[in-house]
Amino acid sequence: MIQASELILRPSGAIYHLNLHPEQVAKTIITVGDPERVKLISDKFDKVTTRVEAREFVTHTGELDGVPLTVVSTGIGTDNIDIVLNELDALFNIDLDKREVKDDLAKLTFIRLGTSGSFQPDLPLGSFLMSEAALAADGLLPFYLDASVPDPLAYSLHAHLDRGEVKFPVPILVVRPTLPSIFAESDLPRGVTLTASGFYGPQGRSLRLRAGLHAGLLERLRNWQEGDLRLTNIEMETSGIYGLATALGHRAVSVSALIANRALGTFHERPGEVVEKLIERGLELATNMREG
Ligand SMILES: O=P(O)(O)O[C@H]1O[C@H](CO)[C@@H](O)[C@H]1O
Ligand SMILES: O=c1cc[nH]c(=O)[nH]1
Repeated sequence: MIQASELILRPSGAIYHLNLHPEQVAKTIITVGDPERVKLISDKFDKVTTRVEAREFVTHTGELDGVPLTVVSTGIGTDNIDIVLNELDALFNIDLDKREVKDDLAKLTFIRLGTSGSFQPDLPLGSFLMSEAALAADGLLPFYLDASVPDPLAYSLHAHLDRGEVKFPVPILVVRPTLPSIFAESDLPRGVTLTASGFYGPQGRSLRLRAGLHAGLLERLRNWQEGDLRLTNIEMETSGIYGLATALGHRAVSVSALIANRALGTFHERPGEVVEKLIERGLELATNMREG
């Protein structure tokens, strides 16, 4: 039995942070950072059956083209991803009355539709990027025994950084998900996404404080290539989603709208328009998935 301090339920029986009951969530879950983006997405549903708000976690569940969908805001960062993925998985895979893991585990699909900074000069503002893998520079996954499987991309990057002579601020950990097949087969540009633990220093931005992820290190990271993969973009949730979804047996995909170009020092003039296009593309793919 999982104790009350570990699996926390509200007096209503809802899961602690998300304030949700099992029947309020669909198996295909779109995650977004910004709570305001939830309504932008659910406004396109044919019907919405659940609307719940708790802290930065806004959840709408409904249906589009006959496909049950949930959209939930995670707020910023993988610390919130830890909460969202564990609690959503618990709603499906733990019997909340008995406080026991179920025998038959549900397989969920997580689709992140977020914004990101392009890492490469040739990936233009306004384009989309699907993360084939994520470089976890955020610190969440080492706290899980089963979410840190060694990946050849990590060895390759380590070698590129002169086998540790060029210091990366955290141990190099790369995670890959099982992508939903329609995304895997799509023509979305793809690459390796650096997931950072902050927006400024951890992404190499210096306003008044000097960033440890300095220009020289960013340039070195930018030049790394393994097969047809390279570091393409920086954001703040993908490695957490990929690492935890994979360890829990779920599928996941992260698609980003590139609204900054960090190599060129530019920012999109109308980021809202790009996000709107990303939502349209994301929903088109989400409603045509072959997996349940
Ligand atoms: O647009 P969202 O989904 O919030 O994603 C990106 O934007 C936020 C930073 O501005 C971080 O959450 C980052 O991952
Ligand atoms: O540069 C960027 C843009 C969006 N989100 C990020 O985390 N970084």
